[in-house]
Amino acid sequence: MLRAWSSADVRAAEAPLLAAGEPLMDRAAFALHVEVVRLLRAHRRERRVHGARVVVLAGGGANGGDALHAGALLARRGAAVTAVLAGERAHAGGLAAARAAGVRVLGDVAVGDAVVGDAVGPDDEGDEPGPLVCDALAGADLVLDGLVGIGSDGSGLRGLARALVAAVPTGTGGGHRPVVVAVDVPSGSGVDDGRVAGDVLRADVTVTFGAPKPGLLLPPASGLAGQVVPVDIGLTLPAGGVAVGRLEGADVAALWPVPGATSQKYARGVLGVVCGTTRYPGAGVLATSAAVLAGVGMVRFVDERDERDERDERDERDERDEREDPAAPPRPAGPLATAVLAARPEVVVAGAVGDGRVQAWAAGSGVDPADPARRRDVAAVVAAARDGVPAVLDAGALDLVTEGLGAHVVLTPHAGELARWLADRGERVGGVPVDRDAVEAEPWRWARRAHDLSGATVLLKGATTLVVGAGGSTWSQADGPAWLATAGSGDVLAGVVGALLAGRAEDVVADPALAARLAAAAALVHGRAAHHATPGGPVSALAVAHALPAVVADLLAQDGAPAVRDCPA
Ligand SMILES: NC(=O)C1=CN([C@@H]2O[C@H](COP(=O)(O)OP(=O)(O)OC[C@H]3O[C@@H](n4cnc5c(N)ncnc54)[C@H](O)[C@@H]3O)[C@@H](O)[C@H]2O)[C@@H](O)CC1
Ligand SMILES: Nc1ncnc2c1ncn2[C@@H]1O[C@H](COP(=O)(O)OP(=O)(O)O)[C@@H](O)[C@H]1O
Ligand SMILES: [K+]
Repeated sequence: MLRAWSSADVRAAEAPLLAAGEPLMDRAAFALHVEVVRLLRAHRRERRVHGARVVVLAGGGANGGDALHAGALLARRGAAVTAVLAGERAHAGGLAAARAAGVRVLGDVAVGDAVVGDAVGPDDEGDEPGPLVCDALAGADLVLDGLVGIGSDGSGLRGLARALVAAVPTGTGGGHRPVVVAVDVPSGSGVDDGRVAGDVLRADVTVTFGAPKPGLLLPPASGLAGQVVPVDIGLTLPAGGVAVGRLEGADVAALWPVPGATSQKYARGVLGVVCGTTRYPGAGVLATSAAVLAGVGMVRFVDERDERDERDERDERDERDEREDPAAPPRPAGPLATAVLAARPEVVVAGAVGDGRVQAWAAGSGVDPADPARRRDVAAVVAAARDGVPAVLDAGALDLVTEGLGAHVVLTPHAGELARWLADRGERVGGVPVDRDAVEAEPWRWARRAHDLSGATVLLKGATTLVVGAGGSTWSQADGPAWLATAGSGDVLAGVVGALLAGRAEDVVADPALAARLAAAAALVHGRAAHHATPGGPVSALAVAHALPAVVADLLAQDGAPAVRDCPA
C-alpha cells in the first residue's frame, strides 16, 4: 500500500530529527542522485553518468538545497552540471557543495554579501531566463526540478521559477525533451490537495522524501508526477495520519472474499441487480456479467416491468385472492431478463425488488431517469440501502440519493454526474453552480463534499479514481489504461463493486469504512482487467468483464494465499 502524509505531518516528523542534527538533507540528496544515475544510465546512449548534461533548477529553500547537493554528487561522478538559481536567495550549504564540486552556477542570487554567477536574464528583462540558461536547458539530458517543495502554497509558481518551467523543452513536434526528475514534488503543484494552478513541469519521476505527499496521488497534480519513488530518510510518521492511500495487489488479495471448503452460494453473498432497461439492456448484461465473473455467490436480476405487466400482476393477484390460492405462478422472463440470461445463464431472475433475499444491491447503471417503471425499482433499492443494506448506486440512481445515507452505500459518479448532483444541491464555486470543469480541477474537494452531504462512500471515476469513505478516508487508484474510457466500462465497475459488497456484506455493515477499501479494490481489479484483456490496445467493456477471473486469480496467487480459505464475511 502506498500511503501519503500531509506536508504538516512530514514537517512535524522531520523537526525532532533536524533538532538532533540528523543529516536529512544529505540522505535525501544522496537518494536523489542515485535515482538520477539510474535514469541517466537507462536513457543515455552512452549508458553512463560521465559527460551527461544535467541542469539543476534550484529555488531558495531546502528543496533547492536537496537539488544542489544532488547536483554536486553528480558533478563528482563526471556529469556536466549547471545549476540555475531561481530564488532571491540560495540554500547556502547546497550552493557551497555545488561550487566545490565544480557545478556551473547561473544566477543573480546574493549569498551573504556576494553576488554569484552570471546574470540569468538580459538586462532589464525582469524574469526572463537568459541565453546561457536557455542553451543549458536546450542541451540537457536531464533536468532536476528543485524550485519549490512542500514550501509551496499551491497557488502557482511566481517570477523566474515560472519562467524557467516554461523554458524547459517539451519535445513537442518530435524535438528534444530532457528527462525531468521532480525533487520531492513537481514544483508548484498542490502538495496537500492535488490542485494545479499555473504551469508545473511534468516529471518523469518524482523522488519524494520521508513519505509521498497527497498531491502525488491526487489528480490533477498526480498526473504530473510520473513514477513516484519514495525515499526513507528515517522519519516516523503518525500511524493515523494517512491523508490518502493507494491499494496495491497484495492489499486487494487480502480484501477479496474467497470461498472456503464449507461455503455455499447463499452464504457467499447474493447481489441484487437493477441495471439496464428493455431499451438499453447492455448495462444489465455488463453489470451482471462483471459481478458473476468477479466471483459473487449468486446474482438475482430484477426484471423490468412496464405498466401493463404491473396491471396483469395486480389482476392475477386479485384472482388468486378470490380463490384463496397463495401460490404465484412463475412469471416468464421479459425481454430485458431474456437478454441478461442469454449472456449469463447462471443468473436468477426476480420479478421485483424484495422477491428473494440479497446481501447487497447494484442499481442505476443504464437506467434512464425518465423511465418511470424502472425508476420505481431503483427507488426501492435506495430505500433498502437507507435501511442498511450495502449497495452500489450508479448513473440513473444518483439523483435519487439524498442526505443521510451511510458509508455502506457506494456512489459511483463520473465527474459530469458528480457535478450535476452537487449543483442540484446548490453547491457553487466562484458564484456559479459546480460544473464538470470544477470537479476535474479539484476532484478530491468535491468527492469529499459529496461524501459529507450524502454520508455515502463516493467513488469518483476518472483516469485516477478517487474513493472517499467513512471519516473522509481516501483512496486513489490509477490502475487502468486510457482505453478503459469506453462505453459500458462503468457498468462493469458497478458489477465488481457490487460483488465485493455482497461477498463481505456482514463486514461492511459492521464497519462501513470497509466499503471504501472494497470500492478501491474494485477499481484496481477493473483497471488491471483492462490491461489484461488487451495489453496496450483497445478494449471493450465486455472484454474487461471476461478478464476478471484471471486477474483475481493472479492477485490471489501473488498474495501467496492458499487456494481455499475461509470467507472473511
Ligand atoms: N529541512 C530538511 O532538512 C529537509 C527538507 N527537505 C526538503 O525541503 C523541502 C521544503 O523546504 P522549505 O521549507 O525550505 O520550502 P521549499 O524549498 O519547498 O520552498 C521555499 C522556497 O520556495 C520559494 N517559493 C515558495 N512559493 C513559491 C512560488 N509560488 N513561486 C516561486 N517560488 C516560491 C520561497 O521563496 C522559498 O525560496 C522539501 O520539499 C524537501 O525537498 C528534505 O531534504 C528533507 C530534509
Ligand atoms: N483516461 C482514463 N484512463 C483510465 N481509466 C479511465 C479513463 N477515463 C475513464 N476511465 C475509467 O473508465 C470507466 C468509465 O466509466 P463511465 O464514465 O461510467 O462509462 P460508462 O457510463 O460508459 O460505463 C471508469 O471506471 C473510469 O474510471
Ligand atoms: K520540486
